[in-house]
Amino acid sequence: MILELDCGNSLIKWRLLAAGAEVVDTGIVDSDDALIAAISQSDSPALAACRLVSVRSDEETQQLKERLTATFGIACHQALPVEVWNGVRNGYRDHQRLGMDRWLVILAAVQLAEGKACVVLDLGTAVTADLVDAQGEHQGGFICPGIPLMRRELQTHTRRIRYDPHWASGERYEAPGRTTIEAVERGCLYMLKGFVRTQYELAQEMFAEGCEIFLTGGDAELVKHVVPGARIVPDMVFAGLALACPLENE
Ligand SMILES: Nc1ncnc2c1ncn2[C@@H]1O[C@H](COP(=O)(O)OP(=O)(O)O)[C@@H](O)[C@H]1O
Ligand SMILES: CC(C)(COP(=O)(O)O)[C@@H](O)C(=O)NCCC(=O)O
Ligand SMILES: [K+]
Repeated sequence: MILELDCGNSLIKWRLLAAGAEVVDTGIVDSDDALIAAISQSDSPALAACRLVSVRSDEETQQLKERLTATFGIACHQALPVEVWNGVRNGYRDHQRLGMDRWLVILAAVQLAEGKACVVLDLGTAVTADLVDAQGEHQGGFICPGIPLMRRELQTHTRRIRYDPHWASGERYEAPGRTTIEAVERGCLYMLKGFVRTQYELAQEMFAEGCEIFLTGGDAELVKHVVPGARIVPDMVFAGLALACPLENE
C-alpha cells in the first residue's frame, strides 16, 4: 500500500493506493495530527512507502516526513523541482521557485492534453494558472488569492465585515447580495470567475491552434461553467505526483 500526500497551504489531501494504483481510501485533513490519526484508523494493510508534494515550509515538511517514518516505518519520497521532465520544460527563470503543486499539475495536464497546448487552473487557498504550449514549453503563469484569502482579507481590513465563514459554505448564488455575507461571498465568487474567464481569453489569444483547459483544486466546481469545454480533474496533483515520483513497489 502506498500513501500519497498533497500538502497544500490549508489542507492535506491523502490517498492510499493498492497494487495497480487502485485508490482504496482517501481523505482531507487540516493538520499533521489529524493525518496520523486518519491513516492509523484506516483499516488498510501495511504501508510500503509514502510519496508526497508539499508547498509548506521545508521545516514543516521535514517534520511531517520524520513523523510518518517514525510512526509507520516507511520512507517518504518527496517530489522535488527539475527543469525538464520528459520534454516538459519549466518556464520560470529559476525553476526551483515554481510551486511544486503547480509543476505537478502541469505534468498531468500535458499528459492529458495529448500533444495540444494546455492551461491548468488550480483553485485552492491561492489560485494558480499555468500555460503550456503544444511543444511542452511552460510559458509561465499567474497567482492570485483564492476565495478563502479574499474573504479573510476583507474581514481583516474592514471593521464591519464580520461573519463566520462556516455559514458561507455552500453559497452559490449570483444575484446582488442583500446582506453582508451574501455581498462578500457573491462578490468573491465573481472575482474568481472573472480571473478564470480572463485566463480562457488569454489562452485563445496565445494558442490560436486550440488548447485544453483543466480545472482542479477544492474550488474548481465553482467556476466550471465559465470556461466552455473545461475539464474538471479532481486529483490532478496526485496524477502529476505519480509521474514525477514513481516508486519501485507500485
Ligand atoms: N471537503 C472540503 N474541505 C475543505 N475545503 C473544501 C472541501 N471541498 C472544497 N473545499 C474548498 O477547497 C478550498 C481549498 O482547496 P485546496 O485545493 O484543498 O487548497 P490548498 O491546496 O491550498 O490546501 C477551500 O476554499 C474550500 O472552499
Ligand atoms: C502559489 C501557491 C501558494 C499555491 O498553493 P495552494 O493554493 O495550492 O496551497 C504555491 O504553489 C506556492 O507556494 N508556489 C511558490 C511560488 C510560485 O509558484 O511562484
Ligand atoms: K492552488
